[in-house]
Amino acid sequence: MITLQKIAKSFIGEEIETVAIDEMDLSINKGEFLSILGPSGCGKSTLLNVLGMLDTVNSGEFHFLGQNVSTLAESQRAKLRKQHLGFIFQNFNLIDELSVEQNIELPLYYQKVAKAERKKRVDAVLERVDISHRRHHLPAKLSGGQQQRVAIARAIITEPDLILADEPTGNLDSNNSGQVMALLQQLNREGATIVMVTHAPEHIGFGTRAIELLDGKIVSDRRIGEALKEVSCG
Ligand SMILES: Nc1ncnc2c1ncn2[C@@H]1O[C@H](COP(=O)(O)OP(=O)(O)OP(=O)(O)O)[C@@H](O)[C@H]1O
Repeated sequence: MITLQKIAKSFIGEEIETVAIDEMDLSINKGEFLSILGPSGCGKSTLLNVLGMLDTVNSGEFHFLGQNVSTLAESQRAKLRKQHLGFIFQNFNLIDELSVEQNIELPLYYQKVAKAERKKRVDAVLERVDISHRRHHLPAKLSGGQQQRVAIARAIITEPDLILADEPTGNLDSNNSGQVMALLQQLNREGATIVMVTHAPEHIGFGTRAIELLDGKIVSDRRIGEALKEVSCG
């Protein structure tokens, strides 16, 4: 589904250049649930932003579903993003003034899906994340775990090919974290491809593969259940 070839991304400040991703190679297959770990500043968010087509690279190639994203204009990337990607954020990013069901329905509005179809899909996805009983509430009336389940419903309602999650449990207590991780694992078992940045090593067991970054490079890559495989950084 995704191939990164010698991807490099740096940020130029007033005096110094910070290398956030250093000539990285990475392939992600359909059906994987990949966790990205590593210390603060190692490039996790930058990598997720590149995969989410929110940021461009300085060099290297990025292929997504057979298309060379590196050569696309912003408008073409936005179209791919809207059609194929779902995003889940640490702070949920729900719209405070909209109810649970209106938040979830929003991406379908943007895709100009007809009203009856929107209702059908919202009903199904509310059921799926077990939040139907809160459908008319505003986000502020929900617990953090419930808000993240709404955000997951919003991410999956367009049936994206890839779900990108940036520390989805970062603002949750351990009980709510467990519920959110179990939901992501279930979605993956039903076929969703997920890439998740996490600071919680205990959560990689919900996924199928984990990579660890250091200074913009992949230093380990393992299938979950397999022994740790160190990657030579040459
Ligand atoms: N917009 C930016 N301008 C300048 N430097 C940046 C920018 N974004 C990231 N960086 C730098 O790039 C490097 C990688 O940052 P990134 O946010 O990807 O790390 P991270 O692993 O996600 O960190 P954290 O776990 O703290 O969120 C860091 O040194 C960071 O300071």
